[in-house]
Amino acid sequence: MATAALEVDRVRKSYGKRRAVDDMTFDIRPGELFGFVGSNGAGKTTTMRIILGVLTPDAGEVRWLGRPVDFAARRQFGYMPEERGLYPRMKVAEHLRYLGELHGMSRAGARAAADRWIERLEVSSYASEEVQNLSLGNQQRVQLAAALVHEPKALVLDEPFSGLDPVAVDVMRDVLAERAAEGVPVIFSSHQLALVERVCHRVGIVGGGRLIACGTVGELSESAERRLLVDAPEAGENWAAGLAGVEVLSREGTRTRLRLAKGADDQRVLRAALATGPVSTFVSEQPPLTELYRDLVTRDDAASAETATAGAKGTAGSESEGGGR
Ligand SMILES: Nc1ncnc2c1ncn2[C@@H]1O[C@H](COP(=O)(O)OP(=O)(O)OP(=O)(O)O)[C@@H](O)[C@H]1O
Repeated sequence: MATAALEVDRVRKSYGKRRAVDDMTFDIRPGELFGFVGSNGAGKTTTMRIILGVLTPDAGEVRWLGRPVDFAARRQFGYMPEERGLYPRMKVAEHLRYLGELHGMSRAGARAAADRWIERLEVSSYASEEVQNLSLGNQQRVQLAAALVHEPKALVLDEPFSGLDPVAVDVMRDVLAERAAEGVPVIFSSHQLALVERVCHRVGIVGGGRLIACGTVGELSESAERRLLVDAPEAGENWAAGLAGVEVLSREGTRTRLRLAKGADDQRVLRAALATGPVSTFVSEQPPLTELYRDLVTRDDAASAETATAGAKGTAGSESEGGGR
């Protein structure tokens, strides 16, 4: 099993009475691109801020290479905050050099690194411009350069892809993949699930401040309802209707996509298809991350609602018992 580089261990954080992060536990391995996804307000930014030490957790711990993260470790991280954080009046190249030196680089080293990232992120024509004069997408490229300029050992990026044009998305993706290939663990949050599915090794899904699922897309799909693609050229429109636990998702020509509830028998589906004539395709399909995400989040919401109802009943029961005494 790969050793973890960055570990988030039972981290908890509340803002007043609101529990933003609850028992959050996951790890990121060297050279791994880890996608951090979840609905608005799920707790991603809070978790990332805790990793960076911008926020202190109420409980739990973040470890880097097996030790609690301290200031020296955090200096080795590259961070792209959600609210971004560049000085608008500073010039791009000057800004990046300044950040490099702030992280302990020599003047010459910071200059060389700034130049290198300006070129790599294709913002050379803005190097002498004030940050505030750049478009938002170009400011974001500079923001990534700012996270990278000191050659960080880990990258924590809050929605780095939001608002980028397709070419900038490709540049960002390539840079992150390159860093990961160099052994750097990379965690980034995103709502662009198709992109996350394409680029990430593993995905963590956050709901209500907790990690509700984590793994490769293949692993996540193991807990999901199975999908089948069946091509039965002589079958009528409704050949699969009425099969227990089977839902017809779509029909395109002679191909039918089916979703099987847990425990539904795929051999019965095959027999039903064969009863119509030849079957040229009968394969399991991995659902896209977007669907896995919906299934997992919906299931988690339902489970939370059930727990809350049970809790409320328990409380009501004990209150009435108390009242009767
Ligand atoms: N400074 C704050 N004060 C009070 N509540 C906060 C604060 N920051 C975040 N919260 C709350 O904590 C919860 C988690 O927010 P967080 O920003 O971590 O979610 P997120 O997953 O990053 O959401 P998004 O995808 O919208 O960026 C939300 O309910 C949010 O309203």
